[in-house]
Amino acid sequence: MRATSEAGGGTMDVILEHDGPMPPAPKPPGDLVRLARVHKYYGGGLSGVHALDGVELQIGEAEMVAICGPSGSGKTTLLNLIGMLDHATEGSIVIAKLLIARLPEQARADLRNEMMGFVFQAFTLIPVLTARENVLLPLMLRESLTRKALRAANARAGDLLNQLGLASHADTYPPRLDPSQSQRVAIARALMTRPRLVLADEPTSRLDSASIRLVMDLFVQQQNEHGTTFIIATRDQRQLGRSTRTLQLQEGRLHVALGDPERQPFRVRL
Ligand SMILES: Nc1ncnc2c1ncn2[C@@H]1O[C@H](COP(=O)(O)OP(=O)(O)OP(=O)(O)O)[C@@H](O)[C@H]1O
Repeated sequence: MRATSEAGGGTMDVILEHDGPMPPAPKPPGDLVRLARVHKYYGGGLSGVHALDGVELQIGEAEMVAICGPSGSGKTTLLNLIGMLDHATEGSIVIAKLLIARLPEQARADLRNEMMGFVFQAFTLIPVLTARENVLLPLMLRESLTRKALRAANARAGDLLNQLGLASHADTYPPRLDPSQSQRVAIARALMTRPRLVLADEPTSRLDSASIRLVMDLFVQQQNEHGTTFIIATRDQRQLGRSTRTLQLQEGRLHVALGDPERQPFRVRL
């Protein structure tokens, strides 16, 4: 292949090494979520906690990223910052090309409602609503539904509950659900609006292996069918096989995990 260079003022031909078809262009780095030099301190002075220490992270559409790390390593803090539930002390966070520190509170809330689904460690189900009503809630809060849309939403809520093995609990109130059932309702609720980004904090902590498989099958299905991006904080090895990337947090520092995280993998600082 011949190319022309104008370096040094003159023009010269440069022979490039590859004469055949060009290799595919490298994929652009993911840009749904970008964190640059993010620090989070809680409290101040000598007793303050440095919960995140210079985190650099880029995540694209339809990725499933597992964030592993021991208790206290900063996983929840990281999810809270990406979910705009808390502010970084230093550094920049860009979500869907928007620098979130510059957004007014209402715009942050709108962005959160429009594009994010959350699975919190405490399931935060509303006790006076049935399982199905809890699942429907994010959609009902977002928009007023026509009768036809409500029927479709009801059907989707039912499908999600079915897929998570909860068909017979759709009309059960949360106080009568066990922790595994409650956690699965919280997962169905997070997926109800088909969010672009799901932030899941220990989403399978109360599940047995069979239920974990149902949850991960559903996550992968949403990823494939709707391009959903998942960021999952977990200490559970059984989820890692399905993730497209596994990152390790240790004392607030994020690393690429290149092996079994439980056995202290060889790590590369991002
Ligand atoms: N609101 C807060 N005020 C003060 N310190 C906090 C606060 N939230 C978290 N921390 C501290 O920040 C550090 C990171 O906590 P974080 O909850 O993000 O870790 P984690 O990896 O999610 O832990 P776990 O797996 O136990 O949930 C810990 O030292 C924790 O005690």
